[in-house]
Amino acid sequence: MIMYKWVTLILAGGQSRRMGTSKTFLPRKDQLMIEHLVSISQEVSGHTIIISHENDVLKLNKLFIQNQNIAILQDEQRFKGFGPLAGLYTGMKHINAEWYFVLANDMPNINISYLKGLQQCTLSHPQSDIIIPIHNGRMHPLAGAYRNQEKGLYEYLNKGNKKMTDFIDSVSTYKILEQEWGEWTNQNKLFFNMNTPSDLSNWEKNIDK
Ligand SMILES: Nc1nc2c(ncn2[C@@H]2O[C@H](COP(=O)(O)OP(=O)(O)OP(=O)(O)O)[C@@H](O)[C@H]2O)c(=O)[nH]1
Repeated sequence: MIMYKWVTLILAGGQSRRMGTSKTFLPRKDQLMIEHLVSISQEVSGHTIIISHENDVLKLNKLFIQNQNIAILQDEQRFKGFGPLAGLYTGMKHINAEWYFVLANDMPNINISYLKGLQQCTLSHPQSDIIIPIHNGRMHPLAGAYRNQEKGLYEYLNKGNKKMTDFIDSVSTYKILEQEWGEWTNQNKLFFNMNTPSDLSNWEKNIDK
């Protein structure tokens, strides 16, 4: 089995209830959100896995048909409805890697400078299981790096647990403070995420096109 050093898991398996339309295909400058995330992920990782929703699989397959380094999956049946951790588990089960960058499909400001910084962090913190950023005192677990922990995640989910924060608290987590990630990128709204149509239009009004 190929063992990658880094793989990216793009979480796109949510219901997008508040947005009312799939966040995966929202416009982002001259691309779609998913195209942006895939293109930055491919600069730091050997493979990208999109953990998608059943309604989007066909469209994603068409969009990335030419790209051998992308897999499009759905959450493992057993853990459907378990939220983001089900996506992590599915990706870890599918491809063996040392580290997984995890990206939500609704953070339009995540950029390559940030991902490169996160990648360096995996090299400088080899003893950590999870590396996640903090902004204004809040953790952003869907913009972090996770060491392969397929077995631990299986056990956690199989007991009926779904909560991401409890899982994070149960392992060795390195928190990247603002001073640190602020040196990698000057994007201060890095972890902004779009949940509603008004988030999208506010973001579009404020981006530097
Ligand atoms: N693979 C997978 N990803 C999920 C799941 N639930 C949420 N996500 C992803 O986690 C991120 C944050 O999701 P939320 O904004 O909390 O939820 P959402 O389902 O996208 O949107 P709402 O239905 O409005 O809550 C997004 O990237 C989602 O696609 C899930 O069950 N499986």
